[in-house]
Amino acid sequence: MDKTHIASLLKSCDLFPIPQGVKLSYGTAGFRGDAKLLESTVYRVGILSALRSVKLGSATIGLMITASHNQVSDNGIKVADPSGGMLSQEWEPFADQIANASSPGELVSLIRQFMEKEEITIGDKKSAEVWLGRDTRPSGESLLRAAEIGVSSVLGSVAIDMGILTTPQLHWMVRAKNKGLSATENDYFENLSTSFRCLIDLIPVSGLEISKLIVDGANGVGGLKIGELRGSLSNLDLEIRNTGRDGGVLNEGVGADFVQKEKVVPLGFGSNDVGMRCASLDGDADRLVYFYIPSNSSSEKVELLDGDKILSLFALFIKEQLNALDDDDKEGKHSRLGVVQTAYANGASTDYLKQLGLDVAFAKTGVKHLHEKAAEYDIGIYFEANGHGTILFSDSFLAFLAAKQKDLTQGSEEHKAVSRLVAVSNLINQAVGDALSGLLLVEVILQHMGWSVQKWNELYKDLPSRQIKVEVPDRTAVVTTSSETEALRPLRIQDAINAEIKKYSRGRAFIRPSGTEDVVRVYAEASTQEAADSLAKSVAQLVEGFC
Ligand SMILES: CC(=O)N[C@H]1[C@@H](OP(=O)(O)O)O[C@H](CO)[C@@H](O)[C@@H]1O
Ligand SMILES: [Mg+2]
Repeated sequence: MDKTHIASLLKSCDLFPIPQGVKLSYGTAGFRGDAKLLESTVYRVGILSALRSVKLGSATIGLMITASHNQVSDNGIKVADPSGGMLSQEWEPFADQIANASSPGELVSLIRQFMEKEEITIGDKKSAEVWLGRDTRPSGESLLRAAEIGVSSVLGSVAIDMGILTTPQLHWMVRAKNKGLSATENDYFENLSTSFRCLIDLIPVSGLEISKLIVDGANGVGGLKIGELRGSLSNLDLEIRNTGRDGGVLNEGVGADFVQKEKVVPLGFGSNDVGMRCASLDGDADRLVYFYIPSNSSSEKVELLDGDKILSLFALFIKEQLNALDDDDKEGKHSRLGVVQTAYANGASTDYLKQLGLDVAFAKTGVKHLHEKAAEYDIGIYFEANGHGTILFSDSFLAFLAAKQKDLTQGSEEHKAVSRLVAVSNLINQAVGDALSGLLLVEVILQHMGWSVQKWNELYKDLPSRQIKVEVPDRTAVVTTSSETEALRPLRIQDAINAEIKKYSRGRAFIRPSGTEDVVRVYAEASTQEAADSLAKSVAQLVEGFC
């Protein structure tokens, strides 16, 4: 960096003083916090994303301004790499360092050191491009301006404002752009509606009556976008509630996180909806859960179909198509199918998937870990219990399918199965979990199977479970094994947890420090709800005692 460049960087940095006494960390899903405290962070991540683009030969990088399911006064920022996936974990420490640099001088010196280490050189010509998106939060617009200034303060870097988007839309667009494809929001919608139509046309029985789906848009961007998409979809009867236009507050008593955690009816839904198929999106529309209000319920409780159940439905459908391939291909030479869950997956779902004969792998919490693991298969399906997930197809498997589609006789069962797999690979977001594409795939599979939401729910019965958050003086005191299911520290706490688990039939419990909140999370499962609650409570007491 020459002197003029350093001077201009110092000047723009002065516009965004760092708040005092706040320690920021890139965490499980980028920086998050009170929107009022985030301008300097967002500005600095703007710089980082421009440097990332230069480093990767001017590839387009994405910057998404969102705090997902957090309260409306929060905001956050995540970086999308050229593949459309999350920022490479190798760059996270640099993100932490610059976000916390206490003065402009320290910031410039950290940037210089990092550029030297990474051999990044910047010149006059255009060398970086960053696409910026934001959700519907009121703080989004001014934070986006801060990010733009950050990007533009790196010589030769261009920031492009893509407007209000869902997180998965931006990831999809970044991926498409770097693959040299047309990458507008319209292309995204067209891709969804075309592949959805293709799957509808391949449904074995025609003339099915389509029942209505009611979508809870969390008063966020998801409801807005699904509204825009609706016009181009046929065979789908959609009603959208909690669009944010009727005075409702983002994520307040609504949305996927609320429904999954509380297992109660979201605002805007009630006794008139008993038995109806309902779906909830989260604040940036990268999570999806389904639910229905049971007819015998006198309380607010819903029957929840979470990420595990969506994963099971997807796995069943994909397996059915693979079984229709000829014997050589079925054996898995070209089609290694695997599913990836985390320790939070309900034990009953894991048992069910194993009974289907599937290879079930486990990854650490956070989609960046699940995505990496799923990419090891030809078809890798991953889901967190909270509803974030997708299906990844390897390039070699897609090439194999394309060749098959050409060779096989049109209209044969095998040709149809291959065409369904190709359509799924186009429909389901290959960059990141996407509530919109996930919802369309769930809907078409239910129509394909001829199933109601109740029938789908019967695939297996969830084991009763309970999650508790425990506030402790220092959550880093809890260290777990890489699978996150055993605590290595505090010493001897795992023996005490094991002794508790032994007291319960089908008992399972683990603790881990949260990567997004200042708490230790406790998860417990057992054969009855009372037992799961009691096991979670005793483990939480152990955490309090040991920490
Ligand atoms: C138990 C749980 O749901 N944890 C969530 C939560 O992470 P924690 O590290 O547990 O705070 O937020 C992550 C980002 O949204 C999400 O990926 C993850 O699944
Ligand atoms: Mg989200």
